[in-house]
Amino acid sequence: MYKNEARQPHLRQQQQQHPSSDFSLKTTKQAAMSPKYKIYFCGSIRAGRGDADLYGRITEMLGKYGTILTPFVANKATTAMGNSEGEAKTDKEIYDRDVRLLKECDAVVAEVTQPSLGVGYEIGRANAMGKKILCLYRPQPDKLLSAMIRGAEVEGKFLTRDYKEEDLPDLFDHFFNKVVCKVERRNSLNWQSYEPM
Ligand SMILES: O=c1[nH]c(=O)n([C@H]2C[C@H](O)[C@@H](COP(=O)(O)O)O2)cc1CO
Repeated sequence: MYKNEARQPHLRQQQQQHPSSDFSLKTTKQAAMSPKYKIYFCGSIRAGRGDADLYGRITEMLGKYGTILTPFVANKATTAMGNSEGEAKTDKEIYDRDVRLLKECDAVVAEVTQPSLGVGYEIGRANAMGKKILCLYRPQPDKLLSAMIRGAEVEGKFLTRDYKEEDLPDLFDHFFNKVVCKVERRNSLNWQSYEPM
C-alpha cells in the first residue's frame, strides 16, 4: 500500500474497481483542468427586466466555468413587480439567502448596464468580503456607469469592462483563468511550519 492510500482509502478502492486504468490520476487531472466555481450572477430585477434575455445568455456562457448560485436573476419568470422568486417568499428571505450565497461564492459577475440598487449593494458587499468581481457594462449614449463601480477597479480583484456581447467569451476566459483561478496566498499552508502563507 502506498503512503497516501493509507490516508485516502477511497483511492485504493477506486484502483481495485478500475484495475486497468489509473482512475485516481485521471479524476485528479480532470478536476485540475476544469475547475468548477460557484458563481454569483447579479442583474437588475426590481430596477427593470429589460435585459433579462441577455442575463439568460450570460448565465448560459458562465455554465462553462461553474455553477450559477443565482439562476432566478436570469429566469424570465422573475418579474420586477413579483414579490417572491424561487424558494424565497419575502424580502427578508431574499436578502438573507443572497447574503449567504455571496459568502459562499468564488466569484461575482454583475451585468451593471441597468442601474439597480440591489446589484450595487451586492457588489459593495462582495467587495468587502474580498470576492473576485467582474462588472460588465454596455456603454450607453445617455447613461454613464456609476463612479462607485468604475472607480472601485483593482487589478486582479475587481474588474469593470465596457463590452459588446461578442466580447464575452474572451472576457470570461480571462476573468476565470487569470483572475479567479489565483488562490490567495493566505489560504495556503506552509507544509513545514503549518503557518498560513
Ligand atoms: O426578488 C429579488 N431577488 C433577488 O435575488 N434580488 C437580488 C439579485 C439581483 O442581482 C439584485 C437585483 O436588485 P434590484 O431588484 O434592486 O434590481 O438583487 C433582488 C430581488 C428584488 O429586489
